[in-house]
Amino acid sequence: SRVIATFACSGEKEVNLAVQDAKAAFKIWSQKSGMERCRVLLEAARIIRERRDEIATVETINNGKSIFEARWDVDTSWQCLEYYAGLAGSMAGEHIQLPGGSFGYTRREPLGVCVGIGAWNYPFQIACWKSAPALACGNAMIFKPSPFTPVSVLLLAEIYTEAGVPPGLFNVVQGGAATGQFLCLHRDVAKVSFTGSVPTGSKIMEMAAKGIKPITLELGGKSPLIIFSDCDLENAVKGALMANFLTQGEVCCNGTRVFVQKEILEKFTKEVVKRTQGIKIGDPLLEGTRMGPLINRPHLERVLGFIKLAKEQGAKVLCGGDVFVPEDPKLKDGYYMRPCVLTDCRDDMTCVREEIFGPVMSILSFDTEAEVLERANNTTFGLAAGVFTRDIQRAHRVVAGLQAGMCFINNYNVSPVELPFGGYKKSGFGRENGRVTIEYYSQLKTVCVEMGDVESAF
Ligand SMILES: NC(=O)C1=CN([C@@H]2O[C@H](COP(=O)(O)OP(=O)(O)OC[C@H]3O[C@@H](n4cnc5c(N)ncnc54)[C@H](O)[C@@H]3O)[C@@H](O)[C@H]2O)C=CC1
Ligand SMILES: C[N+](C)(C)CCCC(=O)O
Repeated sequence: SRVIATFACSGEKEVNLAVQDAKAAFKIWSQKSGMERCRVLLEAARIIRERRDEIATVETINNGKSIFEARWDVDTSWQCLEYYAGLAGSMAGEHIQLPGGSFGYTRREPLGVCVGIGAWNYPFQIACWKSAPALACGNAMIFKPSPFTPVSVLLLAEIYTEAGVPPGLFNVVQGGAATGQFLCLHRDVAKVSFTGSVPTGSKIMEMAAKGIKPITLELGGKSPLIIFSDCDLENAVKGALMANFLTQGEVCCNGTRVFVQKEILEKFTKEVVKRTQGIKIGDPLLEGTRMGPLINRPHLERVLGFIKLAKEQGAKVLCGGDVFVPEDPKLKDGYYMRPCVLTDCRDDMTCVREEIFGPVMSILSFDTEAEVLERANNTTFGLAAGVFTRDIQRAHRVVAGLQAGMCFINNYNVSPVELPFGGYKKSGFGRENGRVTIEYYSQLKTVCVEMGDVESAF
């Protein structure tokens, strides 16, 4: 490892300054028409697209994910800006006719200064998924990235400025929990959108409760991926890898509980192991690499600890699960591990119950649809779920029964920005992406207009 940048943590003074600037910028920005905001966001999207490779490189250095994948993140980032740019111009209220020629109308108004707090796994993408709808609705946003990945979001701030947002409209503050707390408790902050762990989410909720502030929480998961024996096996195997090994497995919506119907368990497992062993680990900046190092040493040790415990509890390691030392001597101190496939798992094992947030897939077998649905839902989380089957009735029936906010049929972990994303249960509430997110970054004003005389009770 090497130092790529140093940042000072923003204290209360810096947070106050950022809020002050954001308030001033909000005054200007919120007065603009949707079409005016649309143009600025489109320009920002265009710049991100133009600087795709550069941003992806910074993100790879920032996070450790492969450059191949970081480019996908940049794509879903500019697509998100483009999508909300499109919606900015069409945001509108309703007109409601009342008796006697009177009427009412609604206005969709911004909230004010919003705060975004991000996790370290998708630093640039998270900042875009939060700021694009916030800005499209006419809000300002102060964003605090994770202290493990402070760099790439600064490019976004630069890009928004270049695209023409008023100074201070999108501001970045650096720091950890303390900085986050100053932001959440600030009286002039109208909303907090948070991506991170359940314990921190719960703290954010408490702080927001004090100020009666609306929040969006994107928290963790332990999502089920259900593979029926009538699936297209090749696609199911590819889906299982997509569900577990993107970004070194550090993905909240990963389908880490892979339920496989007994008839195809052996065939499926063999194929999954073969492909997992073929994943190229190493320098994430190299074109051919598909898995880089984990975020830091303590996290690597935590993930390896889960594997050790899984073995003790009776799971079998079919491949990986150990430290990987690349040949390149420059990389020998990196936090690399081999992606792991566990089998002989039971529902009560720690590896099946808790979020590992690393490249560890747990394979479980099942017999019937009713049984697997019950087991799949037996978790406090509810972020995502997946089903592989060729039977369309079954696919929709199972999905309807799954307690998860984001369900995939015959694919996993694709992220079209047109679709709302977010959790059930302890995985959080509120949504990112899609049309509905407008509602999480705006408030509705109702105007009641009297066209006759006041009928008074007095
Ligand atoms: N649902 C989703 O979209 C995602 C969820 N996650 C979850 O996030 C976790 C990993 O991310 P981490 O960064 O380790 O999570 P974390 O909860 O430790 O930190 C997330 C962010 O919150 C900030 N923070 C920490 N304590 C705070 C406090 N008391 N007040 C305000 N802000 C505070 C951190 O500095 C960071 O920016 C995983 O457990 C995963 O489940 C991660 C990515 C996406
Ligand atoms: C892009 N995708 C779907 C793999 C993950 C997005 C959610 C996250 O921030 O973990």
